[in-house]
Amino acid sequence: MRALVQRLRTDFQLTIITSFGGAALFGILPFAVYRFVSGNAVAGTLDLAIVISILAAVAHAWRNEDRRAASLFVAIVNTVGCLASATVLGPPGLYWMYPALLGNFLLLSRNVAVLVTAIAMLILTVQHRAYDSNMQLAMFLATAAVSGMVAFVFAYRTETQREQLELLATLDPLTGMQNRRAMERELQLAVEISKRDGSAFGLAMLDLDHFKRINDHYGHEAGDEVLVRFAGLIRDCTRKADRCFRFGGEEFVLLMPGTDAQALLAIDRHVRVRIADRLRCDDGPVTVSIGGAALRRGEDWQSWLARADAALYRSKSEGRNRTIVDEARWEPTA
Ligand SMILES: Nc1nc2c(ncn2[C@@H]2O[C@H](COP(=O)(O)OP(=O)(O)OP(=O)(O)O)[C@@H](O)[C@H]2O)c(=O)[nH]1
Repeated sequence: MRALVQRLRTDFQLTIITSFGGAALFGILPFAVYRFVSGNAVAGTLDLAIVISILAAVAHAWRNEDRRAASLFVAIVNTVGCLASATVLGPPGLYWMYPALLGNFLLLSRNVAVLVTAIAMLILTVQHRAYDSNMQLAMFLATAAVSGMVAFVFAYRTETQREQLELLATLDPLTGMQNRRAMERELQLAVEISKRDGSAFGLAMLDLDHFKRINDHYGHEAGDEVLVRFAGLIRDCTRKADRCFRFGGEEFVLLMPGTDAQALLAIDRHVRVRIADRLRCDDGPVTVSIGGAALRRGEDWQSWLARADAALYRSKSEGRNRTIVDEARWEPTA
């Protein structure tokens, strides 16, 4: 039960889909029962079909984590259900259009929601059975348009705020690099790509040497400044396709597409040597130790990262300011 509540807390789209399940159970099912009891089997069957369809979509979203398809399905059921109830019940059926309209903007992307809503409104406009008079049609169109506009603005703001939050949640505030959370997602993606088409991926862990001394001698702020410059140098020394992350503390990770174990050794020249040349504090050069590993076939990202970490540990224990790549041979360069 706790896990379910936690999933609802962290998964916005799943919460919306589930709340439509609740609305179907407690808002539509009683009407279905009432219609059957009062002898209106057509309206009762329609309501029941809507409830069952929405609950099936909720179950699909929970079981298969497929929120996209479930959202689209619920929005279509809501909209088609409204059109059908306006046809079967006449004007009282129109009231369902307001929650359906709001639902479209919560469940679909803004443009798709506008399109679906516009089509539904058009159908309702030409559908004479839904109104008693032209005045009623005009009032319905005006109130639905105002509700639609409010829902649009709400959906727009929610979407942009969610995008900003997602961006902030994956960035390290000090260096502006992506953080460990983003790194895990990217490593997972690399593993999936490699499984699919056999692409090579290299991974390197970079750790500043004796960084604690810098903090101790010059203070935490000076340490922060070294970290910011270090992050800038890593960006400068790497290719556009390479992805850089701050793993934590003074440890950074580089994900390099199209790089096998042997090619990974090049970062010794491209990154480690250049950093030793250019990164300085008052005491002299600041150096970095690097551990690398190329993704093996069928390996998961955790064990890939663990191999890079083990190589980094060896770099540190063998004297620091060096690069060790798991399973790579040093070859003399011309
Ligand atoms: N200024 C600053 N220091 C940090 C930050 N995050 C971690 N540290 C410091 O980084 C230091 C890491 O120390 P250690 O793990 O002993 O590593 P080290 O001194 O670099 O030694 P080796 O890695 O063995 O070469 C600690 O003093 C942490 O307080 C940060 O964001 N800013």
